[in-house]
Amino acid sequence: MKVISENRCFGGVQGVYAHESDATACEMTFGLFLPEEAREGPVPLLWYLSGLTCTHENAMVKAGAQGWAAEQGIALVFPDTSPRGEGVADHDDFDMGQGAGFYVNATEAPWAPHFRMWDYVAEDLPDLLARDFALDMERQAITGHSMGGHGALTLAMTYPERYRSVSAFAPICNPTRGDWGRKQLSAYLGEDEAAWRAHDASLLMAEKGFAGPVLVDQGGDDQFLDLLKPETLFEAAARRRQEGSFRIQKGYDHSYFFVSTFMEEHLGFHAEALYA
Ligand SMILES: N[C@@H](CCC(=O)N[C@@H](CS)C(=O)NCC(=O)O)C(=O)O
Repeated sequence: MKVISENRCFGGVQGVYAHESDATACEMTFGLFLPEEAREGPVPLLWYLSGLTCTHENAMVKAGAQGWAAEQGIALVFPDTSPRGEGVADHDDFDMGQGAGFYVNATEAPWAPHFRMWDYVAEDLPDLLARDFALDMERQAITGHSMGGHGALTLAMTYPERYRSVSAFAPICNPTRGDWGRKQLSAYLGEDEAAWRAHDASLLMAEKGFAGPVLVDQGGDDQFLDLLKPETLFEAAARRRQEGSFRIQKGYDHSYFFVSTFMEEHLGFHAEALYA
């Protein structure tokens, strides 16, 4: 693992690190905020999965999460959103290829060799974090924005024993039925739609829900509302009486101004579950 940078931040350290990933077969970069409590021993960990076009950096510099995480004594990890590099497949569209991994393991050419972001977030990066940092991997929670909200919700419902709580900002809720989803799932996973189901938060919510609390915030003036389809997730959650809060925030758009506005509440929500 390479240290790219380490900066003191709210009494802790905001680091950026790079490592060779077995899952994606290329070098991956991630951000990790460690609160000052991590100097004394392992601290709980909140994953933040980012959206389309993002690297590890967008949320790290724009979400305003570190101050609230420091207050709660919680670490934050900001993974990249796809494999990258010259030997890695890409696409001209901003919502395909590099910067748009969709948190799946691609099975189709030309994506299959590197686009394994599900394994990267579920296996590879957790192994490295547990080995090299003072993190209590028995106390993890997960959140994300847009494509990252989709990743957070699908990972949490697949591994309910791992994550104590899940939240999302403007998640892609029903990718098997929307243009942010069908395009990418068919390219990465192929035309057999049965393979897509494990990556649809609304279908997973209807089938199994989540064992812990869920918090979802969605901007009412989000320019991508028709692609995100929050109503599908909210309906599925209501139907199964899922524990949680599913909120439309009037006037907010899709940007990090929206994400940063509600970050304090999301950190407080996760802290409650992580310290229960
Ligand atoms: N570039 C796209 C939008 C992509 C976009 O809004 N990405 C969101 C996540 S889906 C994001 O976080 N962008 C990076 C940022 O705001 O820093 C467009 O203009 O239509």
